[in-house]
Amino acid sequence: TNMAAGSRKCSTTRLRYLTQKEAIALDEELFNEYKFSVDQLMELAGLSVATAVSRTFPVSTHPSALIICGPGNNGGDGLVAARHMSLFGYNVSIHYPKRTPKPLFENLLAQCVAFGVDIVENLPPPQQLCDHYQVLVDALFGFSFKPPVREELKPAMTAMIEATIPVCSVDIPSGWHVEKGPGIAKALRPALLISLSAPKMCAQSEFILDAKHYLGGRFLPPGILHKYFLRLPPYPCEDQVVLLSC
Ligand SMILES: NC(=O)C1=CN([C@@H]2O[C@H](COP(=O)(O)OP(=O)(O)OC[C@H]3O[C@@H](n4cnc5c(N)ncnc54)[C@H](O)[C@@H]3O)[C@@H](O)[C@H]2O)[C@@H](O)CC1
Ligand SMILES: [K+]
Repeated sequence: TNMAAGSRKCSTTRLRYLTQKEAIALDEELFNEYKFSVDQLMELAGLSVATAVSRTFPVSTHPSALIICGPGNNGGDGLVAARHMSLFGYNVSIHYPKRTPKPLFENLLAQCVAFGVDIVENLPPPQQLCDHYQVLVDALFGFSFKPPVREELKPAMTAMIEATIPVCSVDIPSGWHVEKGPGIAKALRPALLISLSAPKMCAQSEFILDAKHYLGGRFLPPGILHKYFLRLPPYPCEDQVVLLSC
């Protein structure tokens, strides 16, 4: 599978893929050693997501987007992306079934509302999502997820798996094992993956061989690139994303 994954890369850079433990350690270092705040990184991560989605599924052909947000920072990236996508001209809705009672998340949600983002409490049946939206953004789980999906978030997970419109996954395709990938046959199959800061091992899966794969979250200091032996392709000019595969 490594060969297959390697051969589909547009870029000639040989990527290194992070384990779950490395992704968590790298994240903690950004906060503890490099003194970033969560808000700072989440803003850049969410902007990258909105940028990659609009490059792949432009507002002209995909005017209405639904963003499914989970309880952790992956969901926070989704809330930030929702605001930027509304600035890009999309009609944005979010489904946020399990909210985190922390000021950061409450503020991001309040900003979404102020920007005209619609909050959807009850999802339509998966097959009817295409009547309302042209693109879905999966911000349910990121690199801290441990399968299997707990009961309370299964409806949101099922909606994305069964949807007939393209799904754009933030950092990790939700429900996947961060290292082993999809695991089950009926797993989420995103059309677009936006790896944040550096790709995780699951991004090598053959399940997303046909997907677009962007790298975003342009905030890693040189010390982190060096410490984790990351050979990331250069971001073009001032871009927030770089295409890894097509
Ligand atoms: N270092 C980076 O690159 C950055 C990462 N960020 C984002 O942060 C994400 C990681 O965020 P977190 O560590 O908060 O965690 P996640 O957002 O991955 O998810 C953790 C949440 O999901 C729940 N959960 C875990 N397993 C579950 C299961 N089996 N069933 C139901 N619920 C489950 C947990 O209780 C917790 O509330 C990344 O994937 C990325 O999207 C960005 O916000 C900023 C910087
Ligand atoms: K996700």
